[in-house]
Amino acid sequence: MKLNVKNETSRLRAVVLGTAVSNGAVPKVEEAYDPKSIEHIKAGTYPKEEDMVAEMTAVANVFEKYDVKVFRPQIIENYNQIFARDIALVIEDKFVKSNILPDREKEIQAIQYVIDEIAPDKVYKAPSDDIHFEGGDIMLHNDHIFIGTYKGEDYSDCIVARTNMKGVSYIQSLFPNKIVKEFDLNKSMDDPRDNALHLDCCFQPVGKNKAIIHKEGFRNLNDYQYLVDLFGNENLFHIDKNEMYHMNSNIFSISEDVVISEKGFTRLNSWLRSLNITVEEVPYSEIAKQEGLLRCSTMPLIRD
Ligand SMILES: NC(=[NH2+])NCCC[C@H](N)C(=O)O
Repeated sequence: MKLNVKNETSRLRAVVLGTAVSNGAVPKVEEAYDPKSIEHIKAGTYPKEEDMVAEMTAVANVFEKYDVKVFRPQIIENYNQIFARDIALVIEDKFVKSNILPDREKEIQAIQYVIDEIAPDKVYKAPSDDIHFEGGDIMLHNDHIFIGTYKGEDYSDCIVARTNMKGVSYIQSLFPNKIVKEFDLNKSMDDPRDNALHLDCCFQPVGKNKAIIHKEGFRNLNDYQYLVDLFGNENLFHIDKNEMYHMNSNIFSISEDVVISEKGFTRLNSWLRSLNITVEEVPYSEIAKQEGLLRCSTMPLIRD
């Protein structure tokens, strides 16, 4: 298989879509690794496997409609394998395995059968354990690579900070010709409305030259300003705390003019339609309870 991904929006041909099958029992609070899951564990509203499986099937059906080749992870019993985005990423023709949160380390084994189809000299893994990065923090924008990170001194105690500056440097070392721009993100283990878990939870390019953004997701206003200057303010769709909480920036593009989005994202979906983008609506509010949405559960392998 010849990989090719250079941005978030070119026509999709092949993708890994996570799975909610055998997701395991409702975790204990101390087993969860994001504040939104914790909120739902405490409230007794943690999502049921059958509901999440149905939501992911709706996404698979959209891919089928657009003739996209879909790979699903093999099932690891009682293990969360929904968020395929984070376990590895494709940049151009390279497949880079993430150095992910230890709780999620086993997920990659389930797509070994996909990795086996890639030329071994195109598969990369960071040389040391203190280099951290997850796919949700890394976004491609042609000559740019955008990377979400956290520069706070409490990084090592913060399980919602998944990409460090060593991770940023590692990605730059693999792609010396790209402009790598890092973004310091706001993190909160207590309140999901203040937690930009990954870059794709507060920002994502869409369409030809547009992007969705949550200003308060950025710790450093210069980082936010960088995106305003690059895209132009008139091309940005600003979402508020609540919309971030519901994960409006985490839709997924099949092409510049076709997007998969959550059916409840009324304001966002009408903006997309006003740009002549076809919006394929799916129900995804159960998956969203685990602080991830459509971009988080997909890992593109081939785009045009
Ligand atoms: N790319 C993403 N934003 N992924 C979301 C992953 C959510 C998952 N609960 C975690 O904490 O790891």
